[in-house]
Amino acid sequence: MSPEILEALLQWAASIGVVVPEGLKFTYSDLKGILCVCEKEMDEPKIKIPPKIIISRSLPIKCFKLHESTGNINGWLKLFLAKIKFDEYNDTIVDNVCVNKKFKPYLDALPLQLNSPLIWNSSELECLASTNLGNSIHEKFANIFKEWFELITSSDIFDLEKVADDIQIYRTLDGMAYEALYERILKKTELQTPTIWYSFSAFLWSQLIFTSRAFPEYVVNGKCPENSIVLLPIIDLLNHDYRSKVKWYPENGWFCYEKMGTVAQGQELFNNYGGKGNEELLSGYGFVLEDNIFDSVALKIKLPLDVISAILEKEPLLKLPTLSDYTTFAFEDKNSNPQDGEAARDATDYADGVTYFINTQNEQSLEPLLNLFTYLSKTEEETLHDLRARFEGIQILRNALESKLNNILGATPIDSSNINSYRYYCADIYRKSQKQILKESVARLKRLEKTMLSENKNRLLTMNKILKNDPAFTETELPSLFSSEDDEELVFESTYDLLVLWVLVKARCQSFPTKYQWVGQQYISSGNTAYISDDSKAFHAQYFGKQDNMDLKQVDHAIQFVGANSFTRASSTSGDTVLVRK
Ligand SMILES: C[S@@+](CC[C@H](N)C(=O)[O-])C[C@H]1O[C@@H](n2cnc3c(N)ncnc32)[C@H](O)[C@@H]1O
Repeated sequence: MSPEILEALLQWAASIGVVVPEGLKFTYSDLKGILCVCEKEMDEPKIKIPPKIIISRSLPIKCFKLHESTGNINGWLKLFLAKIKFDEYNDTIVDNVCVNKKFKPYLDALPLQLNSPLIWNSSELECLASTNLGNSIHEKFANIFKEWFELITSSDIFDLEKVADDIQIYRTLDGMAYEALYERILKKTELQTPTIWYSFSAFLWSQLIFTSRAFPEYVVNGKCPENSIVLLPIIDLLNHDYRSKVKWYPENGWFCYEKMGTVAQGQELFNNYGGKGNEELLSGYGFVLEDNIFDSVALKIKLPLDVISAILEKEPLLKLPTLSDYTTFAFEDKNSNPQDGEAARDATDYADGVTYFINTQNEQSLEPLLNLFTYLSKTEEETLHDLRARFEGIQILRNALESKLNNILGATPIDSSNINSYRYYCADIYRKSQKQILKESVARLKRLEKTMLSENKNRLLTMNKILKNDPAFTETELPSLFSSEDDEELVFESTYDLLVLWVLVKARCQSFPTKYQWVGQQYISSGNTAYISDDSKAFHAQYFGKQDNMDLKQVDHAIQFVGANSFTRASSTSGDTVLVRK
């Protein structure tokens, strides 16, 4: 960005009446683009911009002769911005004003490089391999493409012949190699050289401009449609700091930004884009923050619709979140998403999965996930408060977090040629912080499990305890089970198998040690189904295949009992199975 472009922007703004207090200086840095610095200590600095400088939906409505009720006016606003930026040979006239000329200093000062991964090349995208963001880019991209296609095919002002190539790409997107997509679309967005202003490359550029710098219109117009967005020249030059306390408010149609408190001399004057994690910042704005306290990892859990319906109907305490429960861009179209709004939620709102965000700053952020995994682990007789289900929920959640972590750790090595160093840095910070959050969450689960193990030790029975406290089992009862075996050495596959054999023997010999009478009682009162599972058949074949002194039904009962009354620890290498007293 040349200093002349910035100077021209500021002079234009002053000529239109934008109020910037003396002492604020706009300058340029390679890393952050344009930024604003206080040249002296300033109390509550305030910037005011007049309505005539605001780029809002009234412009596309007049320019494209739309009706107020036309759908997706935000989409038309994006097309309008693309027109005034790229339709070089045709003036855009609104209310007898040539708006492309009017806004030229603003359009010229928009960033020359946008860093959202939506336009990264394939080597750059590899830096995000196996991360949530890397995995979601295609879907995000496809949604923007769909929005463009629906807009340009909804009106006869567009000559579809001129965007035939884009339409063909849209129709074959799923089978297309990324390199080809990059050459035919993304590169033109990256270099800001679309073939025509309503091409998809131009629309994508406009989308990225709005995603990274739009404001909600309702601040200046309480009666606007929900989610309506605007561009605010000059105010949109302020960078983001989540610690910055700011106010946005209207004054006779003007939009006012005010920083609360004092800004010291030499300090940057920031806006606050909201409590956003690095995934949202990188994907929407093309930057990340180191030590971002709002950073989070999203976990999407896919569940069958009947399970979701059962949760919604019978487990009101298990609140299933929707994306709208978390922060979003200023302009995501909430109307288009039926899952928003408490009352409207039903199972189909979660057809794509239930998304949870975990954050290391918020001690409670694992709790809703743990409740869900407890629910999924519980038997029909158990409730969310049952100790066994809770323990098993911890194991399954921990496995899920560890497998996500391993995916990120094991991602392919990166060849750094052909990768923009700033994008590499952003991807690196994003990945590191995703790993950190996952590691800390696993550590938190381990601590929780340890506390629960120690607080409930009298209700838990492991094979180790049995071997210590029930010598009869190993000395006489277990060998007697296999008396007809040859001298062949028996191998027990797991502590789970040993526990099944222990329950079988003890029930048969009615010899549960006094300390573990509770197991006997739980066993007697546990029912077993008429249907014999394949697991039970396999178990029977493995241990009793060569003899005929063990009834398959008894084996099945013991297996069902251990399954419903134990959990297997994810932590121990041997996969230690633990029986739980109700
Ligand atoms: C609303 S604009 C702010 C003005 C922008 N610097 C410019 O040159 O126009 C948002 C963009 O500024 C940059 N930005 C904002 N806050 C930042 C930060 N804290 N660190 C790095 N870049 C930031 C990102 O490129 C982002 O997409």
